[in-house]
Amino acid sequence: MVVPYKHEPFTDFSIEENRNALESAIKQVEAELGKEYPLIIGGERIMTDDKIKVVNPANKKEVIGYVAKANQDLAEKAHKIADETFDWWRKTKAQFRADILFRAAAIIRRRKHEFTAHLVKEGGKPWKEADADTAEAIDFMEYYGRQMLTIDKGVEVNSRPIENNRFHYIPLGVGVVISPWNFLFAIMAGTTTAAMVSGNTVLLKPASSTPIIAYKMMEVLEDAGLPAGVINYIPGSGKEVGDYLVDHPRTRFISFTGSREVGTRIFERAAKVHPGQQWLKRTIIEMGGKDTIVVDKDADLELAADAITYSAFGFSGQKCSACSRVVAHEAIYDDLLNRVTAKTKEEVSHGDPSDNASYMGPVIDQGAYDKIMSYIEIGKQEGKLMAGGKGDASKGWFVEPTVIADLAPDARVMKEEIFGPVVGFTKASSFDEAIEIANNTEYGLTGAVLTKNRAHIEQAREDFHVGNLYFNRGCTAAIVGYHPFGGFNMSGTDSKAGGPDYLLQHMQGKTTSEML
Ligand SMILES: NC(=O)c1ccc[n+]([C@@H]2O[C@H](COP(=O)([O-])OP(=O)(O)OC[C@H]3O[C@@H](n4cnc5c(N)ncnc54)[C@H](O)[C@@H]3O)[C@@H](O)[C@H]2O)c1
Ligand SMILES: N[C@@H](CCC=O)C(=O)O
Repeated sequence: MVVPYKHEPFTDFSIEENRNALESAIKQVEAELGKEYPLIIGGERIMTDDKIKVVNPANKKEVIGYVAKANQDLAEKAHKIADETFDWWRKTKAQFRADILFRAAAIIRRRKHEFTAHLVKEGGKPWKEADADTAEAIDFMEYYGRQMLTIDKGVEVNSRPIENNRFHYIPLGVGVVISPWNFLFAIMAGTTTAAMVSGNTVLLKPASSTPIIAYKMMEVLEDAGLPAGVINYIPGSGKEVGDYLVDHPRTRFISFTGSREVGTRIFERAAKVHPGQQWLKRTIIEMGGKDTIVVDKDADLELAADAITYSAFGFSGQKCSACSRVVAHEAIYDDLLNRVTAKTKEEVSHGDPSDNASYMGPVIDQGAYDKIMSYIEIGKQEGKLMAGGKGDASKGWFVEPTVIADLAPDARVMKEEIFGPVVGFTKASSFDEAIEIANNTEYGLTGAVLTKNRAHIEQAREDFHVGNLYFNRGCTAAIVGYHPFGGFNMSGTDSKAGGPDYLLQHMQGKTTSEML
């Protein structure tokens, strides 16, 4: 029997002992920088000449490590091994697979600060954000392990007196898991272990800017008893290896988290049936967001300003859930804007995240920096710059927390995903209009409404069309098992990571009926 699921508590860094523990873990990580990491295919470590250079986004000169890079031949080798392994892995007991996750979660929990310190360096995450990323990785393992044990019991169906009917779920086959860099541990671990615990074998292609944490997870899973060949670690170019694996006729499903551009490309390619392919590929695709906080005229404005500031600038706005637009009732617009602007200037410091004093760290790379800075220029034309607006890419990729006011609801910075520390403000003359504006993008991931009006809460519950809607709080920080996470429209397939149905998307239902 396992104890009931409870989410992993966050570390309180106001306690000196915890601060000291993370500081020494960061020093430990610094002492081990620059190592080389091989691919893992069928348990075999394979080093390639061509390597991915992984740098600290807060300090480009600091090389976190060099990671072997898979090409199509190695991807094919990994695919073959995953396919062969599936033959016997699919028949393993759910308890055996879940126990691997429970042991892995326990290992990570014991070495929590070591992983968090690594995320500070590889992902440029401030302490609080890195700690939450580690906690969420643990949560996914604990939650999906338990969920698999429940699914394994099967579902009751009716039988007539002359028959014995059963209905249960079986795994799909070889899955390609493609993960993003922003929740470099949690999303990578959650998507990979969900596929594995439900009885599939996996080809894991992590994001090229953050592949090392995935190697570290592989080591943990091996220590926890994961047999060779079940998960194969094959970082590589998205276009070269990604396309090859997506197109492969023996790929049974693809679990992707990332941008709308790549997600829709995968969706299209996966739909094509290739010679020799025996099934229609399943896709689990979670993409971007343009997430709105609506502030009503009677809202608690201090609460709203806090919610907006953290949702917009936590991890430099690099969350698919980040608040990148505020729709405020005209009666409180100026007051709210002034409060958010003041908080941004006074409270949102930015600097090297190795220092716990930094509220915000860098953005991930030069491409992200250039994109965000170009949107800030567009925003300056479209609205009024209230805070921030500058960047500095001399040492790491740093962008100031930026507030842009008086934007039209259809301004580009109000409709396109920027994925950086930029929040735009627009005014609505009524709550109806505010909800209409909130729904005016092609996305539908998260949103929040701050109001004391019960009727408006119920109206938003029905009409604000997002997968994760929050009331009187910010729009980020979903917790596994408490806030199943996934979006509508161009935010994805609404797979609801960390929710009760998530694993079923990696499985297929089988009915057996025996005549008596
Ligand atoms: N909805 C969610 O749950 C969620 C969570 C995190 C991030 N995101 C979104 O992810 C984006 C940021 O992440 P990103 O920059 O890593 O996204 P990205 O789409 O650039 O990359 C995601 C992954 O896809 C790979 N890839 C690139 N080209 C590919 C191809 N042709 N075939 C297969 N794989 C390919 C990349 O190497 C990476 O591993 C944002 O849009 C953000 O909103 C969404
Ligand atoms: N699940 C995270 C967002 C994941 C995407 O980046 C949140 O709820 O903030």
